[in-house]
Amino acid sequence: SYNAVTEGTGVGVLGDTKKLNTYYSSGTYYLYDTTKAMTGVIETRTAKNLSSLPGSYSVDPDDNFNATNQRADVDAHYYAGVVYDYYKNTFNRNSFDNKGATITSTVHYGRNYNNAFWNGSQMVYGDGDGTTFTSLSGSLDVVGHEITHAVTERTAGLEYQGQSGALNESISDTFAMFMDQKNFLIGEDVYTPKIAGDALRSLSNPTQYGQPENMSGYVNTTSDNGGVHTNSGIPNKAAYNTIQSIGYDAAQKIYYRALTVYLSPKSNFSAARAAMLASAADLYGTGSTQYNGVASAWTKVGVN
Ligand SMILES: CCC(=O)Oc1c(C)cccc1C(=O)O
Ligand SMILES: [Ca+2]
Ligand SMILES: [Zn+2]
Repeated sequence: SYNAVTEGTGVGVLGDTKKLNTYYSSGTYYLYDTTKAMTGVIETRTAKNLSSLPGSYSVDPDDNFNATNQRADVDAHYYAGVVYDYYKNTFNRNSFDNKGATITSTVHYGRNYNNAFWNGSQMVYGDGDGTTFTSLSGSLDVVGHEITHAVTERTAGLEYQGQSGALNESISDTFAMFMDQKNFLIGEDVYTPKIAGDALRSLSNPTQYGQPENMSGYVNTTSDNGGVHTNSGIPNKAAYNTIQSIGYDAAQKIYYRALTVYLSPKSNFSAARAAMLASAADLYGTGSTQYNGVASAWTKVGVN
């Protein structure tokens, strides 16, 4: 037996076929990608519907991962590679820690689990219950959202409660938009598989899914760490306004610089506006079109 870097194929959650970076060892193919410029790898595992992590490697005998119960594994692996490439190609960031850390994803976590999360060390995806969600790794914006939680943790470290927590959530939604520029919706590919056209959240119209889109609508609550998935609508709308006024490329450069240079664990929405303006000034100059676009984007959501 020998080891080899191989290229397999797989069928994703939505039934789409895609190429996979796999690895052959002793008669078995693994969802184990050694092709990136990392010190680590991108590896995908399964919890087999139990809840012990990281679970066992996702494997296949012929490098064609086309079984129904492999679809979540296929997309977690494929989209993790897409997200790695986005951060490396756009900002020259080498994985979430910028030191080439291994990206581990575990799918089939729990039973009918309508959730996805970064647990501080790896990504974890439920299969959904088939009504609220289908397998949550089935959409790039979910995978991009989760890996961005890891990037935020290693950079600004925004505390996951109150305004800094809502900002943490918004950074993940916003970078998901930068990666997946087809619309301003989050989770639409995996949310309510029996209902077309809906989404978990909307950055263009947060109120459509029960989120405020202005500081006047900030929700003071103790649930959900102070409403982090509700109040994220306000910075999400500011991000949408920013992209609409200055375009995706300038916006993503400003957001990345804010995240890595200016934001800190207790930054609130007002500090976020200041961080974005400082970044725009650094990159394009105060009074530039980009600077003015950022200023109005945040003023419109009532954050000054
Ligand atoms: C877009 C991905 C997302 O929001 O995942 C979560 C879900 C589905 C439930 C609870 C928390 C999260 C999260 O990652 O914040
Ligand atoms: Ca749906
Ligand atoms: Zn999140």
